Amino acid sequence: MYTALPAIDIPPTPWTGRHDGDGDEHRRWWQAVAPHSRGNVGTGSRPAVVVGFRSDEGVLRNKGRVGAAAAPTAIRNALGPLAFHLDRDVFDAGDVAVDDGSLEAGQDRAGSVVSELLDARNLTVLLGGGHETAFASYLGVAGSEAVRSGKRLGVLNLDAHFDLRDEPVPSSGTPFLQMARAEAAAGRELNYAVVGISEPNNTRTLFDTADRLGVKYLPDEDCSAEAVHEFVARFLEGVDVVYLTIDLDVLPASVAPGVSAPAAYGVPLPIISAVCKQVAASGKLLHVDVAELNPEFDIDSRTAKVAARLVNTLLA
Ligand SMILES: N=CN[C@@H](CCC(=O)O)C(=O)O
Ligand SMILES: [Mn+2]
Ligand SMILES: [Mn+2]
Repeated sequence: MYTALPAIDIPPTPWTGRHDGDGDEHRRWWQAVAPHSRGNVGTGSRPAVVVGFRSDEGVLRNKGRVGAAAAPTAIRNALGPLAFHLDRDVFDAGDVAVDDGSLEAGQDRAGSVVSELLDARNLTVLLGGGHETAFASYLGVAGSEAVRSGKRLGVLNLDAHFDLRDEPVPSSGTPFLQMARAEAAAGRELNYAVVGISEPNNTRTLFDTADRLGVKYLPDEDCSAEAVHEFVARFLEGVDVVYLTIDLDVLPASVAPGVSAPAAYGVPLPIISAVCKQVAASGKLLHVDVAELNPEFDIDSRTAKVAARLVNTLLA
C-alpha cells in the first residue's frame, strides 16, 4: 500500500515516455521509477529518491523571472524517455509545493522529507524550484543522522552566482548566507565552494562576503577541465559527505536558456558533467539538487534535457 511521507503535498504520479517493449533491454526511466512509499528500501546499491520542490517564491522575492515552480514536472518529463542503465532503484516521493508565498514553511517541509529519506539510506535528489531550493536541501542534510553524528559536510555549488545576499527575507539569492548562519549557530563553519562564478554578475559586496566566510570559488573564465578537476579534488579531500547543488545558470545561455538569469559566458556542459562524475565517483555524495530551471523560457526543453542528463550521470 502506498504511504506518502507526511510533508509531501502532491503524491507522485506515473511517469511517461516512449515504449519499446516491457523487457529489461527496453527499459527507460519512466518504466524503472516507482512511487516511493515509507518503508521502501530498494535492492542492491543505495536507492535514489526524487522529490520535487515546486517553488518560485524565492525568485520572485529576488526580482527574477518566475516559473521555476513548474520545473520538477519538466525535469521528470525529460528524464522519463531516457534509457535506464542505472544499477540502483529509483523512487519518486512526489512534491512539496510552496503556496501563498509561504516559502519558509515549504523549505521546512522539504527539509524534513529529505532528512527522513537520507536516514533511510537513500540518495536524495531534490528537483527545484528556484535556488531557494538550496536552503530546503540544507535543512534536510543538516537534519540527517550523518551530519548530526559529526560527518564533515561540504556544500558544492555549480553556479554563476554566490547567492550570499544579506536581505531581510530569504530568497533565491540568500540560501548560502542562511546556511553559513545556521552552521555558525550549530557551532560549525560552512564549508562552501562554488564553480563557475561570473565576476560581472556578483557585486563587490558579494565577493567580500565570500572572502569573509572563507568561500572557495573558481571564476567561469578559469574553468578549464584541469583547473576544475583540481579544485573539486581538493574540496572533496576535506569532507566526508557532499551536498551538490546545480544552478543551471552556471551553463552557457545556449545550453541552458530556460533559467531566470541566463549566462553570457557560462561553464561548458562537458566540464559540469565531469564534476558530476567526479563527485559521484568519490562515494561522498549525500544529496543533490537541481535549481533554477524555468520551463517558460526554455527552448525545445533544452535546459530540462540538460538537467535530466546531469541527474542521470550523477546516479549512474
Ligand atoms: N539565484 C539567483 N541568483 C542571482 C540572480 C542574479 C540576477 O537575477 O541577475 C543573484 O541573486 O545574484
Ligand atoms: Mn544560484
Ligand atoms: Mn545562479
